[in-house]
Amino acid sequence: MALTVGLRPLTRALLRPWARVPGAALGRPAAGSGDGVRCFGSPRVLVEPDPAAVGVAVMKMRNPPVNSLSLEFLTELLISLEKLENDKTFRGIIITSDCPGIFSAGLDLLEMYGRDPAHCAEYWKAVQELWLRVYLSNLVVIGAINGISPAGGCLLSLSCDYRVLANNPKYAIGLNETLLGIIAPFWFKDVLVNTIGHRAAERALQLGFLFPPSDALQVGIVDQVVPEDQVQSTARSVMAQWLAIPDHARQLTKNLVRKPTADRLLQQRDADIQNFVRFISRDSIQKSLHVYLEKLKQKKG
Ligand SMILES: CCCCCCC/C=C/C(=O)SCCNC(=O)CCNC(=O)[C@H](O)C(C)(C)COP(=O)(O)OP(=O)(O)OC[C@H]1O[C@@H](n2cnc3c(N)ncnc32)[C@H](O)[C@@H]1OP(=O)(O)O
Repeated sequence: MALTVGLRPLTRALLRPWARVPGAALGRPAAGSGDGVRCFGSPRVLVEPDPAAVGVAVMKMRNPPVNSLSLEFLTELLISLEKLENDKTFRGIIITSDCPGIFSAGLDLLEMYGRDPAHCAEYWKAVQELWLRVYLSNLVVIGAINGISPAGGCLLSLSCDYRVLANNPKYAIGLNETLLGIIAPFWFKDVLVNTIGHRAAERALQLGFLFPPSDALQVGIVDQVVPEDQVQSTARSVMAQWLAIPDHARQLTKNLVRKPTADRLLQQRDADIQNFVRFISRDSIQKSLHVYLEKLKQKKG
């Protein structure tokens, strides 16, 4: 599904610097990607065809230290997703992390703290776009969740068709925004309700639950919990099961199920952006973000 992406100028501007990175240009083997393995991506996103599964790409998030969803990272993810959607040799994507112990720390707090309204609007448009592109993708998208996955990281996971989580008690997953003194927007809430049901979502959202793997499985926020060294192989075998379904029938069904939720945002994207800018710009919210960022720093001792 072609989505209006108002990032063209930004994309060009952001891509220009790394286009000079040897081998990192889209379509050529990236430096260090191994001989002959045709992969593409960018400094923060490596996309490799799965050598063991025809038509499957593995998209590795590598924005150290915590795969926080910065504007640049979002843009690179969007470009890689668009390229995969347009490359008819691919039918499925496994999204995983190259940052040890972390799937994604969620939205980059520094994109929302101390920023002017114009930047916040541009950032939020990119957040919307990433969700829409993953949630409505014609490809089979499987989350191989090999690390902690709070807030925006949880949203990315929930937007996949299927979620495999490593059985490590540190790898909690959930929409924990209230713990930061902020809230999840309605479309984050909608996806959680669709996944775990209204009452469980209501409780989890209000309390900012981060579910450890056993609880995540029980509540249904993930579909499978496996030993850490089996996450990728499990994602691959689930992918094979999903790709056994004729693409057109599966894509129409996915759209039938998901479009009403996506339409709620699509019909009010600008209003949602303005609402975000107003909310995040409040002194009280900026103070909450400041306190939370300080806590993260103090945690390091
Ligand atoms: C109408 C609605 C309006 C509002 C909508 C807002 C929706 C928001 C969605 C979000 O996603 S908000 C972000 C939520 N994320 C979190 O709560 C996770 C915060 N991070 C952590 O808990 C930990 O960092 C970690 C992920 C568990 C990893 O811990 P670890 O000990 O391995 O690393 P740290 O030393 O904590 O972090 C390293 C480094 O990274 C910085 N950092 C961590 N998370 C973020 C982040 N989300 N954004 C920006 N930066 C982050 C952290 O401060 C450290 O920085 P340095 O001190 O090294 O500079």
